[in-house]
Amino acid sequence: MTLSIWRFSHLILAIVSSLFILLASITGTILAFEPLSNQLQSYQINENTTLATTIESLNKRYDEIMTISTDENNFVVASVITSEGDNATFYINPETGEKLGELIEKAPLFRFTTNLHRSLFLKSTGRFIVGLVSFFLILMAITGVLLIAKRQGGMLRFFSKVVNENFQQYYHVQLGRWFLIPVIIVALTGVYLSLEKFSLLPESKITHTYPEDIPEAIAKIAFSDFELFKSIPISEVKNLEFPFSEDVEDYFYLTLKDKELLVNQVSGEVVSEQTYPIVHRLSQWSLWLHTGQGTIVWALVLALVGIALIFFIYSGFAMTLKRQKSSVKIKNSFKKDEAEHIILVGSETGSTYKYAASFYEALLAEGKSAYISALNTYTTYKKAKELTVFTATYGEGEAPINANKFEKRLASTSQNNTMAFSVVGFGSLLYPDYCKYAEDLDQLLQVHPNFNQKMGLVKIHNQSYEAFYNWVLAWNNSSGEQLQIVQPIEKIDPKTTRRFSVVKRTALNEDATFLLQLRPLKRIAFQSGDLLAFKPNKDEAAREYSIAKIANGDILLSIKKHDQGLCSTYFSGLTKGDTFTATIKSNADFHLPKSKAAILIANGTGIAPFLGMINSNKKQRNIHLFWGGRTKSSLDLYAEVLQNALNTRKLTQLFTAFSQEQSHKIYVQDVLLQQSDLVAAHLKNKGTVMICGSVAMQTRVLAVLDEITTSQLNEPLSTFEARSQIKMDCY
Ligand SMILES: Cc1cc2nc3c(=O)[nH]c(=O)nc-3n(C[C@H](O)[C@H](O)[C@H](O)COP(=O)(O)O)c2cc1C
Repeated sequence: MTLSIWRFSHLILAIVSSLFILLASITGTILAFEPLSNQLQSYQINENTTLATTIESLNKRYDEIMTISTDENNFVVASVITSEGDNATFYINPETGEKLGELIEKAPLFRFTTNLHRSLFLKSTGRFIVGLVSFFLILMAITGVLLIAKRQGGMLRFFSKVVNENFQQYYHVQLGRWFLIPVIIVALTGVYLSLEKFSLLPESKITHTYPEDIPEAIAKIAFSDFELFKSIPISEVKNLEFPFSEDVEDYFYLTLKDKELLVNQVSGEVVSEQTYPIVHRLSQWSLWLHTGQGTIVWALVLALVGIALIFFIYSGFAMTLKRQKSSVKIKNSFKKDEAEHIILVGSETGSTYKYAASFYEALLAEGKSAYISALNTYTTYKKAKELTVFTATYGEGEAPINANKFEKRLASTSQNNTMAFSVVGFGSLLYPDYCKYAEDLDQLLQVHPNFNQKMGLVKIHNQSYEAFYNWVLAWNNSSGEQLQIVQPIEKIDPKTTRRFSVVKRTALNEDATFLLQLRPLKRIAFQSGDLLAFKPNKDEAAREYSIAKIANGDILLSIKKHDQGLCSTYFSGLTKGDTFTATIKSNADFHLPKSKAAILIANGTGIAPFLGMINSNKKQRNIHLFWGGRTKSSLDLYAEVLQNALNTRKLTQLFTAFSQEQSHKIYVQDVLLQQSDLVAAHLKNKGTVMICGSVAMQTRVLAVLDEITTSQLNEPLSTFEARSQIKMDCY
């Protein structure tokens, strides 16, 4: 596994602080419900009521007013002496002075959770940890932004579409972008509140200067007639403390959100006015933003932030574990200057190493001297005769992290001997720049005087083992070698592993092909285009079949029996009622899109998933099927299903190509070319093209599609690939 400095920092910060962040997120989510539940109480006020109105109405009801204040929920609280002479504090209606209810006591759950959230019950130490972890959260947000920018191909593409490779990765990035600002706000305010608690902020106290000369006999004005009180809405008031006595030297203390005033109780004049320093305002804002007090919407956002943080922790670690699992450690048996075969790897998350390593092992097994390393370590190789490059593509068609210096090193290094080279690109058709870095590298080596191309560039989608295996066969052919590749054995996922019973198996047709209908003994969700992985025995790698979902949730497979094929031989011997265990693997890239028209192209057994997709076309949208087989009777196996589909309009048109029926061979790509108007109009109207079958057929079909789009739509096929209109599952 290769790690960039940003991913490394992001990961280390997460490891150090994840437990605390988890705790803070859970408690924070709970605490967000405190303002929410408070806001549901009916103590809401009319914000336009003036302070004068409130004083007047309270005066009518009570003997004396001591304070009027608004709490964190913006409810108005009055402290009064009642006509019975009792001290009382309660919520009031500021317009009428009427008592609305007793003060809300903090619920024990919120009291406990607040303590845990603020200090983990560890007093100052806990508060310090919480503050530090908040700071780490800011750093994680920053490194996260850099990682997203890198994967998206630059800051300007920060908000561009995220490719959905898997659930954890997709939502880690999506939620990361949605919650970036709220997370930074929560973390920053958390740090600010901690600094405040540790008195690390500048002093924010204010002091009033009291007037020395107080004018004597001035006419006394009723409090509710003070111009100042008439001009201030009650929602602006934090606290109004009434004068202790009737003495003119006792003042009203009026605290507003941004300032404090001393008001003469006789004349109503402001005798001192002090604005709070910015630190005080920031503290108020921090508290509000961190707790969501007084607003339902922000409190809800804060609750979601807590949930999102919990998800980040889960998905982040799940991704790291996955990467860790796919990383391969290789120990070289030969030094770089001893080996004839040099294998250089470009990989960001490690999966390409798995194939490079199996090629390396196969060379050693054949008695060859081989040396394997990362592309960035490119240097001179004294005895090398052949260079094989396996590289992934990242960002927007860029080099993976361990290959970003290769180009420079290639330019500055000169080899003593000329080497044959081949490049294998690993990428994903979900990205517009499919295997772009492998293409660039192939070009660079082609024009480099030290290298001669041995085999053309081969691109491998989605780490397909079949495609890699075919490349090794081609390599064997061109080298006259017999390398034996061992397929990496994947762990079986018990959640998607079931026993299946055989419902039906047809006899082998003249192409040694048959249909197998299976029923899972326990329910399992899947779609046509998903894969059934079956291990003929424990130590063998699983063989995957593209499946159709047909009536009753049954699975239909189309299988060609190979004489040496362990799985196909096993399946061909099954009869009705037999059972076996296999795993269903989701293949989300190869599902029929929900509502678009589709052109389905297959040869041989590649038709299987399409039979299910056509069967699911209840809404009779346009589906055209192109199928290539050897003879007319090759089609008999599927004829009944296809005829039914045509009759019920689930299938719009069927085009067939039989290679052996006439003197000159006709293949599926030839029929496709004859229908170029249909294909061009379909792609122009945003329709999907799906291809399933052999890689050889795929290559030829793609070439024909490119010819059609270039000549009829003035666009290369890659434009439509970039719009995810082309989906493939070939082997
Ligand atoms: C962020 C990101 C960007 C990618 N960009 C591309 C791309 O531009 N072109 C492409 O063909 N594949 C792209 N891929 C797919 C990877 O190249 C592919 O999954 C590859 O098999 C990963 O190999 P590795 O695990 O060895 O790094 C991208 C994958 C990720 C996660």
